[in-house]
Amino acid sequence: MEREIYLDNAATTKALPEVTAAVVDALENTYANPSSLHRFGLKSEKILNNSRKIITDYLGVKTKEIIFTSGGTESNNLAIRGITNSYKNRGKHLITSPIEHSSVAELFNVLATEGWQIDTVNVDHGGHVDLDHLRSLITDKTLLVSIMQVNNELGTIQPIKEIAELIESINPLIFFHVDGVQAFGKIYSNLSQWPVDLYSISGHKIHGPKGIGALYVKEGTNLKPLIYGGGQESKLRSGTENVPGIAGLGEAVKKLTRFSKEITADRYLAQQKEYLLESLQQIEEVVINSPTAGAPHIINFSIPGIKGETMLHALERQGIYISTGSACSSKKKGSRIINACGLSQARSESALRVSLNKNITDSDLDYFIKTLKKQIDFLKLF
Ligand SMILES: Cc1ncc(COP(=O)(O)O)c(C=O)c1O
Repeated sequence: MEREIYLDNAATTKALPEVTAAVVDALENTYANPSSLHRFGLKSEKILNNSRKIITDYLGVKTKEIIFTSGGTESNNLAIRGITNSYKNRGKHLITSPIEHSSVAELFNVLATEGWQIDTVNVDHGGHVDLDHLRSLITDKTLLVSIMQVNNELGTIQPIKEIAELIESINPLIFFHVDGVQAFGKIYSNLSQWPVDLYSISGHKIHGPKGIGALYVKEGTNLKPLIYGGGQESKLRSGTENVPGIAGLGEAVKKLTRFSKEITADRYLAQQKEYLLESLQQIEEVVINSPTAGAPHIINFSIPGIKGETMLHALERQGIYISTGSACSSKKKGSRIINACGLSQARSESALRVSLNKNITDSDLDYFIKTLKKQIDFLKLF
């Protein structure tokens, strides 16, 4: 194989060497239970405290507001179930978007069967939520709104600050959960200034370990846990903490770019994306699905007439790894997300997602484009 290029970083990323070193070090040297009262246990506890501090500094929140979980899926479940279990007497109405990750969408499907009334806010062709529609959906029975910050298939960025302020202006008692898994470390977020109550992150999307994540729970929010036991993580997530994972997560967060209002997205990724987009737009058969001002690491496009999966495997044979959509839904027909945005079935079935990381060079992208063109010409013949 001429070369191998991994362009599936929204599915998962390779751990940084510093992350691997931190994980191995914790496994080998800091293996005591962080709840143990001896000196060795305290050393493990220190790892938890350090990583928690790194994350809270990055997000601008308090240390007690970060709960370690097994990843984005658990964080989303803990946030939504935690609120619905705890506050069900306040009202049984929930609002979400039709393009949420399956860890949110499937949970809402279950909640619907349990008697919760669920409304879905309209989105445009690029997946942006309609704020007027959202306003019209909120009632005095609304308990929680859950909307992701960056969509994992299209890269659509939702205006989280505006949404949070809109919800707060109507009823400050409504909880607002944000799945920040694809946004964290890629675009500007300010949890200390935005009225967001719950925010999910995941380690393996930011060159950290798999199976580790966190949930920001704003002080005063009374969640019911999903898991009962030893009462770790402020009684919200029982079970001996994943110390190596937490060490690695802290290391990964340390390496993230810091954003200010002026720097709204990772500049290197944004440049690479721009370069890729310009090249893709020169291929006649390609239709871009991602909205113009999307996240800097995700580009979604279609080649109507060529099934996404067919192209994925054709590229794979040339050493290029991309995705047809989200890794979790890649076995299903077409893309649920692209369908929800009202794009055609032909576009949905041929959708491909390229997702970048900071090691990808112009030369990698040139190779990708050259190979893609060749495969289009070849597959068009069938
Ligand atoms: C937007 C979004 N939310 C949640 C998740 C789930 O995260 P994890 O794989 O850590 O459970 C993912 C991962 O694909 C994601 O992209």
